Amino acid sequence: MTETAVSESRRGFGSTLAPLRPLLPYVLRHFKTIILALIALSVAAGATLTLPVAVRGMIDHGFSKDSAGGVNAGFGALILVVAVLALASGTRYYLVTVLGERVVADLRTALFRHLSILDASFFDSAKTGELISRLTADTTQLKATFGSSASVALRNLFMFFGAIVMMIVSSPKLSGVALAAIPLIVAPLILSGRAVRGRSRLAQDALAGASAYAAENLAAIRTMQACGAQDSVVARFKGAAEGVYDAAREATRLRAYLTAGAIFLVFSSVVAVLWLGAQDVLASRMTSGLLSQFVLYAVLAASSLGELSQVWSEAAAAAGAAGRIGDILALRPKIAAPAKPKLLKEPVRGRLAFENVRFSYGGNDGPAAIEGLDLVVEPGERVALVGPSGAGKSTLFQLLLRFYDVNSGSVSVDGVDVRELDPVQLRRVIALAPQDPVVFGASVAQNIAYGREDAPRREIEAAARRAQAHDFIAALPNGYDTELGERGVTLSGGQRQRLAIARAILADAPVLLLDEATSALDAQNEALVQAALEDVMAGRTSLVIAHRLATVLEADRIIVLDAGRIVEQGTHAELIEQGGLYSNLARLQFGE
Ligand SMILES: Nc1ncnc2c1ncn2[C@@H]1O[C@H](COP(=O)(O)OP(=O)(O)OP(=O)(O)O)[C@@H](O)[C@H]1O
Repeated sequence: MTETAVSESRRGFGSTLAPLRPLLPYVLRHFKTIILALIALSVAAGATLTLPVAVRGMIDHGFSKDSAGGVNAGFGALILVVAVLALASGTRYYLVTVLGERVVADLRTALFRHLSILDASFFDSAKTGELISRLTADTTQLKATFGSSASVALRNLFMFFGAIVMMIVSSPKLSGVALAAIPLIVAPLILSGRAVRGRSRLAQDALAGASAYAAENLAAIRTMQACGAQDSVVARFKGAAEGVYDAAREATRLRAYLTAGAIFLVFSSVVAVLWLGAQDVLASRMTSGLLSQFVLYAVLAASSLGELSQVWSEAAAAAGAAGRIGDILALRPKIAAPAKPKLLKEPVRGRLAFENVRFSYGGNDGPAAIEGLDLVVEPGERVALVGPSGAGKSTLFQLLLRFYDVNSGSVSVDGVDVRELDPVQLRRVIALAPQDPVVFGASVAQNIAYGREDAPRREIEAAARRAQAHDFIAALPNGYDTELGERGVTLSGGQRQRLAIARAILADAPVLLLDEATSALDAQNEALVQAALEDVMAGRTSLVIAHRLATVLEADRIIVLDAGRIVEQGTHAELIEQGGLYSNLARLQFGE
């Protein structure tokens, strides 16, 4: 048992549903629907509760020969009651079920929006498949609760209390006996709720784990097949699926005990009361009609209680699912805009400065990825970053985009510390063309305009032309409207890169971060990409992780990084002259 589970168990009954509390605002937002549903609910319950009175009238007076007219009127009224009952029940069902769907749709969007603002460091350790499971399976579990279960619970709560009142009206003495049994029935139900919640959370966690494993392996299906790992992967997935089954079976077993126990206790107390009442009727202390009325109310109350126990365990299970969603919603991103963010002066010039920066992915005590780094890039300057793998080149990009905060020192744009800016504004002045650009399942035009959905087609095409991408796009089956990605056309590495460059050109930001890749390109493609890059870099401050000789030759300055520090800087000729790390790298990488 975790620490929080222990402290919760001390807090008592109410804590079983506590994880549902953060979700309450999503329900209360729909106040009007709730009121309408309550009205429909009261009408339906009221109609149901008049039925036993009618039955009593029928038994005690209805079957004498002289009241045929009364019988007809009685049955007529009954039909009316039934019609009201049907209409009110249908309305209640619709309102409450739709409310459940509404709440879950809102919650899914809220959860996704929240995920979209969380820090890069959260996603370093989170598994996508698991998050997807939270977005789908957990919210679906909640839908059952906010929809049908809430509806069933409310109806039965009304019925239960209504029936109790009518039982007391019918026979205070018999009611006293019946009511005495209620605490005996309810207490174990409530107590077991927490156990159900715990089991249900285990089941949902196991499901999320299995989803994460499946998502990871399906995303790398080619590697899986190439390595012949299908059998072992399937075996591990089977293990995860069995884990889900075991956890769900445990939760269900507990709920089955609950149901059986509740039914036995509830109906045996009805039988006991019926027996007592039968004695009264035999001794003529009560009419048989009144006993029938009482018993009908008792059965109504009993079955409501039975259904309530079922709903209680469902709600407890939902609370299990809600727990993880609440945990994610409670996460506050560390990288966020300050209360009063500064604004960059327009026009943004694009002067970048790192001052005595130390940064580690593992927090203050972790191993440094960047250490004692000072670097100023002047507006319009073109700087190439080189260095061995793991030297910290990409990390500098991450810090500029403020995906992470430095441990000490500062990173600034146009003299403003990035921590004083709204990250949204900061990222708007920086365009990033990554090494392995992502293509989304959308049209070519939408892919280029990613992040600038309002861009007119004319500008999208102009950007594609400048990125040397127009010709291959025009040759696609539907041109700019061709669907890309999973269910569409697959692009080559070089085509994807040019698409990313077009995206960067369209973004028209004063700072360009470029992670070059040459591995994906043949000579012809490389020349095209190079031409596109020349165009996009002109007039902007650009920081390029260089893999090509052409880039370092064109650069105003080359920065050589090693183990998070700047070890050399200068032009290509100067650095070759020095005969240090750069000259070695240049010989290996560029064949100098
Ligand atoms: N998300 C991360 N979490 C933890 N450590 C990381 C993360 N990203 C990078 N690192 C570590 O930080 C160091 C610098 O990595 P970085 O990606 O900046 O190197 P690089 O110079 O860009 O290398 P390459 O040329 O291979 O891309 C490496 O030791 C790497 O293992």
